[in-house]
Amino acid sequence: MLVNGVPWRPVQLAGNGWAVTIIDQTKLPHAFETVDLTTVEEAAHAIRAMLVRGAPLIGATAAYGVALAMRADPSDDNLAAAIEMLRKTRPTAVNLFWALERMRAALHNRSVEERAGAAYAAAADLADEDAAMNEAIGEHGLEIIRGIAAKKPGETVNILTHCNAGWLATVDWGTALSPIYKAHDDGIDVHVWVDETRPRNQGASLTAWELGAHGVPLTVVVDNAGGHLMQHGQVDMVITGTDRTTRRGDVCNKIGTYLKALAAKDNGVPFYVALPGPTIDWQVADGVAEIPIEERHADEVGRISGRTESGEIVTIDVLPENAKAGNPAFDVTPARLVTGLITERGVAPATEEGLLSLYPEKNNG
Ligand SMILES: CSC[C@H]1O[C@H](OP(=O)(O)O)[C@H](O)[C@@H]1O
Repeated sequence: MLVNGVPWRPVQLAGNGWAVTIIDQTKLPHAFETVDLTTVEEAAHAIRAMLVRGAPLIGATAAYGVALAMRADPSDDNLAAAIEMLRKTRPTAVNLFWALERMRAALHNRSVEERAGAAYAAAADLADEDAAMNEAIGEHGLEIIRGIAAKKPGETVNILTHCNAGWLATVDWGTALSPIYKAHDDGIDVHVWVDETRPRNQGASLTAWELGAHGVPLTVVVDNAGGHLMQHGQVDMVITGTDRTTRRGDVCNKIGTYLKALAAKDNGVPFYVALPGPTIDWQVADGVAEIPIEERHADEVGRISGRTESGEIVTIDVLPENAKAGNPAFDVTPARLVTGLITERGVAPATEEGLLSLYPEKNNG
C-alpha cells in the first residue's frame, strides 16, 4: 500500500539486497519507523515483540528470517536451529508453521552453496503470493459488499471489523480490509466501525491509521460497543481476519471476535471472515479444543502507551498496584456463527464441504 505516496510492504528486502526492512508497528500511529533486520534472532524478536504481527505477515517475516540465517550459516544444523527458533515465537497463527515448512522443503535438498540465494527467492515468492491472494480476497469480498449496497441504494454500507487484518497484517492488501479497500476504490459508500481491540489496540492504532491513510471513512469504538451498534441497525456486516481456521470452519482470531460473532448472530448481521488458504489448518477440526491460544504478558493489560499533548510517547499503569491481569490473545468462533469464509479462491460456507469445494486437493477422503 502507499504511505504518503510511497509504496510500502510491512516486510521487504532492504536496499542493500540482503537485510530485511520491517515497519515497526509498535510505533504506529504516532510514528512511522522502520527497522532493518540483519539476523534470524532479530527476526524472531520482531515477531515475538509484535513489531510485525498478523498471521500472513508473521509467516512472511519468518521466511525472511530463515533467509537471514542461511546467509550467515547455510549448514543443516543452522537451518534446523533457525526454523526451531522461529517456530517458538508465537503459537497460534498457523501461517508461521506453514511458511517455515515451506522454507524447509525448499532448502533441505539444496547444496550449502545454493541455500542463501534459494532462501531469499523462496521468501520473496511467498511474500508475492500472499499479496496476490489478499488482492483476490478483496475481489471476492467486494461482491458481497456490492450486494449489500444494492439493497440500500444511496445509503452508506456500515462494516464493523475487529483488530487489524489490513495490509499491516499481511504482505499487502490485508484480508478483512482488502474487500473494504476494493469497495472504497470502486466508489461504494462504505464506513468502517473500528474496534479499538484491547489490550494492544491493533484497531485503534493500526486499522484506523491505515484506513485513514487510504481515505476510508471510519469511527473507532470501544470493543464493547459492537453489540449495541448491531442492535440499532448500524452494522450491515462484520468482517474479520483469522489466525487459524479449522477444516470445518471454526475461526481463531483476536480475543473478542467470538463475542462479536455472538452479537451478530443475535441481531441477524452477516459475519464474514477473510483468509488466504495458508491460514486453514487442515489437521484440526475442533478449534476450541485443539488450537493453542497464546497467553501474552499481563503488562499488555496493565499498561497502555500513548502520546502526550507535548508529543512525548509515554507508557502508564492503568491497574491498581498488584492487581492480577490475564491476557489470552485469541479466541475461537465456532463455524455455526460464521456466515461465510472469503478466500482467494472464492466465498464458501464455514463447513468442511464448503472449504473442500474451494480446495479439492485437500480432500484426503
Ligand atoms: C490477517 S491476520 C490478522 C490477525 O492477526 C491479529 O493478531 P495479532 O495482531 O496478535 O498478530 C488478529 O488476530 C488479526 O485478526
